Amino acid sequence: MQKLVIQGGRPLNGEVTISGAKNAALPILMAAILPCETVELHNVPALQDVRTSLKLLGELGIQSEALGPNSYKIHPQGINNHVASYDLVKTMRASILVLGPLLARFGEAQVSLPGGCAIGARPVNLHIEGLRLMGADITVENGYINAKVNGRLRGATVLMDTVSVTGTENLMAAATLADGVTIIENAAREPEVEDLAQFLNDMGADIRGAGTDTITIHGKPALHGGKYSVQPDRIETGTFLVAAMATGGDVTCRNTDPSMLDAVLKKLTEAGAVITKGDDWIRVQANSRPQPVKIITAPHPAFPTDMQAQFCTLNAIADGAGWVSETIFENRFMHVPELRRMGANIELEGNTAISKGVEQLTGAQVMCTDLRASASLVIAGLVAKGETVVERIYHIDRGYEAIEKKLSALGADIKRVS
Ligand SMILES: CC(=O)N[C@H]1[C@@H](OP(=O)(O)OP(=O)(O)OC[C@H]2O[C@@H](n3ccc(=O)[nH]c3=O)[C@H](O)[C@@H]2O)O[C@H](CO)[C@@H](O)[C@@H]1O
Ligand SMILES: C=C(OP(=O)(O)O)C(=O)O
Repeated sequence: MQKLVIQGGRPLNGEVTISGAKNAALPILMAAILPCETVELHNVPALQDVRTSLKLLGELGIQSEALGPNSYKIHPQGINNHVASYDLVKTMRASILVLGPLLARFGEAQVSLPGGCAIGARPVNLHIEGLRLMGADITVENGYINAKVNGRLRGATVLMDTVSVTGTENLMAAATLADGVTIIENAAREPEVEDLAQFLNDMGADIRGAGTDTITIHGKPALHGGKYSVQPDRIETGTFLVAAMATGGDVTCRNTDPSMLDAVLKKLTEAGAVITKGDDWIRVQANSRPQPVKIITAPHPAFPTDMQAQFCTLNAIADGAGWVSETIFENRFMHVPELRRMGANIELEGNTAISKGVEQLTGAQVMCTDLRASASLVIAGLVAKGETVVERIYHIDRGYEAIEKKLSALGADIKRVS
């Protein structure tokens, strides 16, 4: 199994190009089921989750053609199967995003029920309830969601009990081919929902209000093909910015969008970072040891849960006491015991990680448990004294393109070893 070996203590300096967003690319790839013509996608990040998505599309009879490392042609004309098997879904929960598009385009879908994962139970009841309101007949048996619809889905008003990102995306995508108007209330406002809506609108859908908590979709009989470029990854951007601040560095992220990162930039500024930005770049300069910050995760535009682990590492080396409260997932502090093994002084009280900053972390052998926990451990390794070996990096490969190459180019001593 591959590992990352890091010799800590080098500040990150220079420029890094941010990849396309995993959490936008995955729903867009799954929504490429909907059009009846070829779709060309650009700025698709080279990630394990993207390879899994292409494999899943392949199993549905949808061929993809690589035009380069980050560009694909997807040919939805060939769709001939409606089963998303357990083997693929268990490696990528986002596979649930085929449910809405398959039902809308094929009239039938059989999707393995995603289980819980390291960060929480993560049910999909809201996806199922919404599709039922749109006329789908859905049963859950033998670990599979079996969904059927007689003719087309029909427009409905769906009030989501909880803000759900993929729940909103599944219903919004399905509604583009429904008969009539669908209104999603209490919709997720994440930028990735907006990117999916923009993609679908470019393919002929009529979606209004994405990015607000009420999305209205006027269903169309068919969507056409076209070209689309995936938005930059705000979480990858935030991860590099925190890594720069933690190591006392000076890093500019290029090909990104500062407007998606307000809550993260606010906390970095509170931590003492000097932030400058333009339309598609952000520079962070660290002039001092980080100040501790207080964070409460919540749906966009508040502080993203996908950035809290990285800030746990920043707080771990801050000049004083800080805390991070997690309100989205019930078990998203698996990085804390690993950070403690590196000398961090962090206590868990319910859903809050309270840290007293230490002057120096020390290198250790640590284990990734989920994607962003992995990122927090890599950042800890970059600042720690001595060698850190990060194991189970298949988690990090799900969501960070060439992380060791990008960090090496910024001056880190980091190697992937088998
Ligand atoms: C591929 C993707 O985009 N993943 C992101 C997406 O995950 P994902 O879309 O799975 O997360 P949700 O927004 O759905 O989850 C938010 C909360 O709602 C609950 N819930 C959700 C659906 C449902 O049917 N019932 C229910 O109770 C979840 O358990 C969780 O407590 O949003 C999360 C929250 O920003 C991010 O951490 C993930 O990176
Ligand atoms: C939790 C995440 O992803 P997923 O929903 O794909 O597990 C993440 O991107 O941090």
